[in-house]
Amino acid sequence: MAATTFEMDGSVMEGGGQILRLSAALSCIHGTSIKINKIRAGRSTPGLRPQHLTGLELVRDMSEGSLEGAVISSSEIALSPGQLKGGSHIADTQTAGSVTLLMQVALPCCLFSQNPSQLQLKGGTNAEMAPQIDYTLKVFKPIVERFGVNMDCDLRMRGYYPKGGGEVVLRVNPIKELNPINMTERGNITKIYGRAFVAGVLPFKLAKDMSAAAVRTIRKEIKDLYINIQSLQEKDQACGNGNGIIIIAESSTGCIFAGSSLGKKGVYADKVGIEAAEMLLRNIRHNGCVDEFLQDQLIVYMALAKGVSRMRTGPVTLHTQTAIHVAEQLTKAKFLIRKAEDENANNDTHIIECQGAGMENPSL
Ligand SMILES: Nc1ncnc2c1ncn2[C@@H]1O[C@H](COP(=O)(O)OP(=O)(O)OP(=O)(O)O)[C@@H](O)[C@H]1O
Repeated sequence: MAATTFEMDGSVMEGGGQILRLSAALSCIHGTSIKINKIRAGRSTPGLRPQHLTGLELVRDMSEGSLEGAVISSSEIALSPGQLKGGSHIADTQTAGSVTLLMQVALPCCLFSQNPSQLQLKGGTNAEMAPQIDYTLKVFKPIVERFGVNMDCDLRMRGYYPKGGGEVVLRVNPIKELNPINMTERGNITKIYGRAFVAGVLPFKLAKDMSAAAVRTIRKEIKDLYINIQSLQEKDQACGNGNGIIIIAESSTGCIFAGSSLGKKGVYADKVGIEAAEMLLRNIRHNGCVDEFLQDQLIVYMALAKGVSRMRTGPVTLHTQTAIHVAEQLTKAKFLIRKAEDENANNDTHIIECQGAGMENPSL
């Protein structure tokens, strides 16, 4: 058992589930006990929701640790991790709680485990306010692999709100240390593609309408690229009913951005498509190398890497500032945010630089 217990205020800054995931992961990696209080204090349903609880239980099991206060709605937990050994684990939110957010807490732990990990994660694969699984596979994965991460993610079943029922199997090899990354050259947008989907009883027309509206919206600003958004009817690969869209853009220098949206009752399919397209355009306009979501998702890897990482971004989000706040408290990483001042920068372009803590896997 570690000698000191770190206390983390879960209500600061963004004040959401991210503080919990990041603090728990870093606590397991360092083998340091942590107490997190005022969990999600500012949210309309404060305390632990199924996704947060399942994520905490997963890393407790992965680290052979102990966990107190971990029940639904709890606003205070204490985690005392043991050793991260790797191996097979199952985590099931039993709801549409996002499997990609389970990955957010678990992946850093897998990297600093003794052995390879295999995680069977069940819940929602395309949930609101979380990366769609397609985002994790097509945007997050290729970029996080630049840190040296070796992961494989097998999407076995898609699951939607409210039932969930989705399943992914994540396999990760441990790593001695993470390389720093340098993503500062945006280049030109060379490719735009995506998927517009319906599942369950929803009519295929919704997929076509989302796709057509998204293409129309992007065309107003980007005229010289073929935009390939496939319309798809998911049959036996999906549990429950759902519709949504994700559009991905790639640049000549290997940057990847996305805009996405999910259908909701009473919202026209066109509107869903337009929302995703506008999100993508907004994330292309700022001339950064990552979109507004990848920004915060990369912070923990920058913090743990050995050496200086640099990431060119648009406006720095509150999620990113919060991730930096947590990472600086729980690691020796130091971040610096400055405005980009080169000829391609605009008022929104920033550079986030990090002197990483150089975490080493003690088992390798
Ligand atoms: N459309 C999206 N595409 C990709 N990633 C997303 C998208 N929307 C949200 N995310 C990511 O999902 C995470 C959400 O974190 P957040 O703390 O808000 O979630 P949470 O656990 O649901 O907590 P809370 O309900 O308290 O907000 C962030 O990493 C964010 O970047």
